[in-house]
Amino acid sequence: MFVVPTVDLSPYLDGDPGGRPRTAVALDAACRALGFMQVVGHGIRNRAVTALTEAVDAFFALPDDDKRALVVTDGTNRGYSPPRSESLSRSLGVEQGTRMNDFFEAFNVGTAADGPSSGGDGNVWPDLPGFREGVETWVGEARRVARALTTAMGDALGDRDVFRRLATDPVEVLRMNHYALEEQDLPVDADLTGMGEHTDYGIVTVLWADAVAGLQVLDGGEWHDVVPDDGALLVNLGDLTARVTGDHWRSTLHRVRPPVEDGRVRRRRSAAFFHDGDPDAVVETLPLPGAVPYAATTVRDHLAAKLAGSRDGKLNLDAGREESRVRAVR
Ligand SMILES: O=C(O)CCC(=O)C(=O)O
Ligand SMILES: [Fe+2]
Repeated sequence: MFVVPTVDLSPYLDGDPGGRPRTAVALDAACRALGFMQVVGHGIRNRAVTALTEAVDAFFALPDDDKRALVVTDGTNRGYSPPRSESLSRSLGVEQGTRMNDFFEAFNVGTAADGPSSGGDGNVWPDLPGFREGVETWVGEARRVARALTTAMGDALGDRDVFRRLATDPVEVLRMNHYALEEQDLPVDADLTGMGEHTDYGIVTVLWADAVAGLQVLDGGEWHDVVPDDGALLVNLGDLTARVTGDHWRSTLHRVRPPVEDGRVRRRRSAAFFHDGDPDAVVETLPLPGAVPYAATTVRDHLAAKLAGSRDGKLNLDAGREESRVRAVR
């Protein structure tokens, strides 16, 4: 039976540090088996969730013109992405039909590490009371959870600092996603998807999602629905961790199906916090049991190849392992 493992992170946050070995063992098992988990004991209060969801709802309810005024064109991963302007499957070299088919819209904010070459974080903000505060509070919380996770991941591999060394002043992006189709888009055409299949690009992703179904994870050659347990966050590993571990741990393929239930469109929201590492950090495979080494690369080069695929439609031909897993189930 398909199960998403649950990991209690509290010993790495404000809980009893004596519980760390147990958490590290559970994390190792989850990372080997699936690379996707439900994280409890994260310590994020409901208030922060409410502030995030209110910000997300207010932003995506803005008139189209106001949202499009926040499209960023300098090549950085910031600002508003309108529906059908990205195609995630191209980040791992797989064509989805002949056009950009992902109907999600998104709003991105991030750190200075991958901001514009002129400096700063490159963030743009809508003119909405409370929006920036709500989003920045969430980023602070997600960052705290990501740091605790990478410490625990290091312990699980027997080298506490292995991921922390890659992330002194890291690229970190929060992508708020909104999946909404107009009634006139029904019936849903076969090529249209919420978000195409992909692996995340960085070290680890902290994902808040609402309870509407749509997210699916690939395991054992089949796609499985995943919704967060009540009060849990979803966490998944990204490609940089697969590279560090030589696929001893997995960067899990996932996608979002159109949230259509009983012939009606359901609106769905999520917010993915990507903890991606320092641009100049060199990512090499550790000599772990069974590790199949990847060629060394930098965080910057890896992210650039992935983003050229998803945002600019340039098929990434350097993601052979992820691509072959997708093709195997097509
Ligand atoms: O909407 C979701 O649940 C997943 C989003 C996602 O995979 C991403 O933003 O990378
Ligand atoms: Fe993702």
